[in-house]
Amino acid sequence: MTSILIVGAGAVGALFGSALARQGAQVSVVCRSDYEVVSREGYDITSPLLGNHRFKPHQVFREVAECKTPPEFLILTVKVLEGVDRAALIRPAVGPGTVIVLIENGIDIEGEIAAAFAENELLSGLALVGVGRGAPGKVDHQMLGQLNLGRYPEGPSAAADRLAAMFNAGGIGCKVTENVVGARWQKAVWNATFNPVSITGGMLDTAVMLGTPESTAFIRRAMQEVCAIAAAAGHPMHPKLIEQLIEGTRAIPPYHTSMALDYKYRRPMEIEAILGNTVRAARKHGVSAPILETLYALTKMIEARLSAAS
Ligand SMILES: NC(=O)C1=CN([C@@H]2O[C@H](COP(=O)(O)OP(=O)(O)OC[C@H]3O[C@@H](n4cnc5c(N)ncnc54)[C@H](OP(=O)(O)O)[C@@H]3O)[C@@H](O)[C@H]2O)C=CC1
Ligand SMILES: CC(C)(CO)C(=O)C(=O)O
Repeated sequence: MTSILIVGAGAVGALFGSALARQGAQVSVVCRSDYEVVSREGYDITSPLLGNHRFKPHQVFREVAECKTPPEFLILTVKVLEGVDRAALIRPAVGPGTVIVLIENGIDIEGEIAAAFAENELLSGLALVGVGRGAPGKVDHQMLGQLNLGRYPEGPSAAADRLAAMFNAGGIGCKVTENVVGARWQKAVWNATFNPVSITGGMLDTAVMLGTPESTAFIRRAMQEVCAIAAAAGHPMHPKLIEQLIEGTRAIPPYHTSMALDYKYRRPMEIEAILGNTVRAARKHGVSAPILETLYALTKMIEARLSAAS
């Protein structure tokens, strides 16, 4: 039986972990604030894709160091935040044969893990899903539910194929890519645009952000900047990508980005991972990105105001 440890089993970790457990993997979790409830009752998951069900992990740990047997796959699903040393967090459970899997948003978030665990295979994953947490142990999956997975920095991977097969069998559509950095840039075209706009406007959903010709033109121009940065970084985007993303977003019900939800609940936001790293890539490659620079400055102001108020 494949052993899997999910570190930071919040919304994404619990939902995807449950899919892996459904098809027979031995899935354990490290969870912090929800520990008491999850260790007693497991997760209560409502999901249009996997059905409403209870997920009881094989073992529930309060800390990574409590996991004494290194897993075959260690899946990291914490938010990528300043001041969180993700390599130090997972180190106690990483063995020589452990495949490390990141399912997290952001650009260039793999480097520190790759450097810290040079001997381990690293898979990078991109979740296309809308899922949140309610009361402790309660996971509310609203829509979508797919994953893109690939070896970092590139190339084929038998481990990625194996994990993807498990996800697919468990009900989460998972595609393997040999260019996961390009796939990450593709996702950033959406996230580096919609996520910051959703909070600079207060708490805007996707329908509002695409609600007028002016706002759609603004989103489009911001996306063009991300595409230009991606191209300069060696990952040109498909010419139709922006229109596909805009149309695809119009097709789903009005949606609050993960950053908007963090803003609403006064939780730390992934501004640096999603937007700061994109802006820094623009500066590095000499690409002009005035809209993204402006959004970055505005989101940092919002973040500073929230932290001063807390
Ligand atoms: N939710 C979504 O729909 C989507 C999310 N993503 C990305 O997936 C990633 C995970 O997001 P999501 O699941 O929503 O986030 P959540 O906040 O729901 O889950 C993160 C979990 O990590 C735990 N955690 C954080 N730091 C530590 C630590 N030092 N030690 C132990 N546990 C820790 C948190 O514990 P605690 O509760 O104690 O804080 C929480 O359980 C993010 O990068 C996000 O951008 C991508 C696409 C969609
Ligand atoms: C694209 C989306 C909405 C879901 O994967 C997301 O990544 C987010 O809300 O941050």
